[in-house]
Amino acid sequence: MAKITLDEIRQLLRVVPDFPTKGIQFCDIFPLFQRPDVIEAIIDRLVDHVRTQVKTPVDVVVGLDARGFLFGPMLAIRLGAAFAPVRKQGKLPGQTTQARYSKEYGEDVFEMQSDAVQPGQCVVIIDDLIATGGSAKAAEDLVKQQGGIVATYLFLIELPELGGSKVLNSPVFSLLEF
Ligand SMILES: O=P(O)(O)OC[C@H]1O[C@H](OP(=O)(O)OP(=O)(O)O)[C@H](O)[C@@H]1O
Ligand SMILES: Nc1ncnc2[nH]cnc12
Ligand SMILES: [Mg+2]
Repeated sequence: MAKITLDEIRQLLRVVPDFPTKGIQFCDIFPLFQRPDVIEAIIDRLVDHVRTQVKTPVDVVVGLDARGFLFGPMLAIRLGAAFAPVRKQGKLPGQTTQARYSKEYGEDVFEMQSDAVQPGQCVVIIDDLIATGGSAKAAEDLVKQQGGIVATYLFLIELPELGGSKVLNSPVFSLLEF
């Protein structure tokens, strides 16, 4: 069967004006999930990228609450890695570390369980989309607080006008620019 192209993936995305606040052009990824073949193609491409570009075995895939959870565990299974969630404040039990951040349309606090990443572990951070990079940078701060090493960031979509990848301190791979 022919490989699903990036243009086919892009055409399935839905732009919703003025959501969640006026002036934001919201990129809705959920139409992709009506197509299991497309989701499989996305995961295949992300796995290929990690296998070819990350030279050490990945210990932990860190996914960002909530849309990063849609891709993180699937990627972790394929890489034979653990999955660890970064969650919005107040959702994780036990001891956690915190990082406050701003994103394209608001502010929030992220938390990670203190034993989720061990010192020296190789970590891949994944989310659906990077806009300003505020969310991803906060996740990086949490991984580093625990002594983890961020090998790469993975995003399905990058909004390049917002310059998010420039605030991050490890290589960024985005499947699509939008
Ligand atoms: O690069 P930034 O400006 O930080 O924005 C990107 C983040 O914003 C969205 O999450 P959001 O917290 O809005 O919602 P979610 O819980 O649906 O993932 C998106 O899923 C990214 O996580
Ligand atoms: N424009 C946008 N569309 C979807 N998710 C986002 N997260 C931050 N900015 C976004
Ligand atoms: Mg999110």
